[in-house]
Amino acid sequence: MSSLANIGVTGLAVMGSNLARNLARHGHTVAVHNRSVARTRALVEQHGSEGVFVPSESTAEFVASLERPRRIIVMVKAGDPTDAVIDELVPLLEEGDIVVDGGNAHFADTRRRESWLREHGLHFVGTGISGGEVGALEGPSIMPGGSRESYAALGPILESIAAKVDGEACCAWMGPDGAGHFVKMVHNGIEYADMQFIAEAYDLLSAAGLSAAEAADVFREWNTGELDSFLIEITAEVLDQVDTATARPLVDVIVDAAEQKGTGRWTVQTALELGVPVSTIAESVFARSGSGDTAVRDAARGVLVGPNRTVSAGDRQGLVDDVRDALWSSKVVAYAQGLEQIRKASEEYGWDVDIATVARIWRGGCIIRARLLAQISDEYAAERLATLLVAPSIAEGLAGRQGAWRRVVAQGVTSGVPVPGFSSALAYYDTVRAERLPAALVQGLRDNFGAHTYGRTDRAGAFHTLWSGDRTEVSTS
Ligand SMILES: NC(=O)C1=CN([C@@H]2O[C@H](COP(=O)(O)OP(=O)(O)OC[C@H]3O[C@@H](n4cnc5c(N)ncnc54)[C@H](OP(=O)(O)O)[C@@H]3O)[C@@H](O)[C@H]2O)C=CC1
Ligand SMILES: O=C(CO)[C@H](O)[C@H](O)COP(=O)(O)O
Repeated sequence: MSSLANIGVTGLAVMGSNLARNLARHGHTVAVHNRSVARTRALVEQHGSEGVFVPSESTAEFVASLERPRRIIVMVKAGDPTDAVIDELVPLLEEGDIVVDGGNAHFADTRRRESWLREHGLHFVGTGISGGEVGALEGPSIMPGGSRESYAALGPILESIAAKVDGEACCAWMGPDGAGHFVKMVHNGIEYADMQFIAEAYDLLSAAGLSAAEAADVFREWNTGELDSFLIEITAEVLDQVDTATARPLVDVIVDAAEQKGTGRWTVQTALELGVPVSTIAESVFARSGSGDTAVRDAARGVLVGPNRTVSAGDRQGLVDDVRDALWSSKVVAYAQGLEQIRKASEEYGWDVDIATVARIWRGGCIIRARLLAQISDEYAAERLATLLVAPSIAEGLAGRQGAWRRVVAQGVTSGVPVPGFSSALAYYDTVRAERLPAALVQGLRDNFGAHTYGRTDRAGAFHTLWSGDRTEVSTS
C-alpha cells in the first residue's frame, strides 16, 4: 500500500459513496469499504479520478489502511446493520480510534454504543448528516456528537466537507454521546412540519383555483423573499413537473399517501417523554399516517358531508399573501417547538447544546436550510430565550402576520380544506400568549374524580376539595 488514508468510509450506498467523494475532492486520502464489494469497485471505477481512494475488500484490510488514530465513518442502514458493522470493527481497532456513525440512528442507540465503545477506549461519534444525496457530495450540514476530544481530531475534516454559509462551515460539535443524533432527529421533525405547511399552502391555493403551474410560480416568487429556503425552491420544481405519460402535472398523478421512515415519529415520541409540546411536528406525522389510512379514507369519502373545498379567490393576490404569512408564522412555531425540544433534552442529558449554533449549522447544506435560520441563530446568540417566539424580531414578525394567519386557518375550516399544521401552530401561539388557560378546569376535574389536588393562584401548596363530602377545601401539603 502506497499511503495510509486519513479517513475511511464503510457503507458505500448513495450517502456513503458521495461523502467519500466529497472527502476525496477536498484532498483527503479516503479508505473505502462496503459489505458487498461491487459498490466499492463501482465507486473507484466511476469516480477514482476525483481524488485518492484506498479501496478494501475486507474489514480487516480497511482498518489496516487507515492512519492512527483511525477515523472511520459508518454510513449503513440504521439499526441492526449499524450494530453489525460496529461489532466487526471494534476488535480490529486500537485505543483512541474514532468510529463515526453518520446514519439516522436513534439517539438512545447512540448513547448505548458510545458507552460501549468508551469501555474499549474508543470514541464513538453519533453524527447527524443532512442534505441527501446532493448534499453529501457538495456539502451537507453535519451535526457530530461524542467526546470533545474526538472532535479535535475529526472536526477539521468534517468542517472541510460541510456546506459553507458566509464562509462558515455548517458543522459544529453538538455535545456528548447522543447530542448529534438528537439534533438531527429534531431537524427531521422540523422537516416534516415544514413540508406539511407547504402542502397545506398548496392545497389552499389549489382550492382557490390555481393550477399546479400557477402555484409553482407563487412558490418561486416566495423563494425570493422571507420564505427563501430549499424546500420552497424544490416545491416549485415538483409543482412544475409534467408527467410524460399523461401530460398532467406530476403532483396530480402521485398517490396521495405520504410515507415516512421514522425520524419524525421518534421526534414526537421523545417529545412526549420530555413533556415538550411539539404539536406542529406531531400533526405532520399524523397527517402522513392519516393520508395512508386508505381503509378509513375509503369508508369516509362520499359519506361524511361538508363544504366542497372551494376557497374564494376574489382577491387572489390577497389570498396568496395571506397564505405566505401563515406559512412563515407556522414555520417559526415549528422551529420554536423543535429548538425547545433540543433545549429540554440538553438539560435532561447534560449535553449543553448551544441552540444558536444549531440554527447556524442548519443555514446551509441541510433539507431545512432557510433564510430564516440566520435570524433565528442571531436571536438565540443575543439572549437566552425562553422561546423563540418572544425574540424581538420574531415576535414583531408574528404580530404583523397573525391577522393573515387567522384568516387562512378560518378559510381552511369554512371551506373544508384540512389545515392541521397551520391551525396547530396558531393554537400553540394563542396558548403560550394566553393570560389564563382552561387548564385550571382540567385540574378541578382531576381533583374531583381522583383527588389529584390543585395549586391556587393566591397561595402556595397543594389543595383538595372534599367533593363527596361538604365541599370544603383542605390543604394537602
Ligand atoms: N438517503 C438519504 O437521503 C439520507 C440517508 N441518511 C442515512 O444514511 C445512512 C445510509 O443511507 P443510504 O446511503 O441511503 O443507504 P441505505 O440506508 O440504503 O443503506 C445501504 C448501505 O447499508 C449497507 N448495509 C446494510 N445492511 C448491512 C449489514 N448488515 N452490514 C453491513 N452493511 C450493511 C449496505 O451494504 P450492501 O451494499 O452490502 O447492501 C449499503 O452500503 C442511513 O442510516 C440513512 O438513514 C441520512 C441522511 C439522508
Ligand atoms: O434524513 C433525511 C434528511 O435530512 C431524510 O431526507 C429523511 O430521512 C427523510 O425522512 P422520511 O423518509 O421519513 O420523510
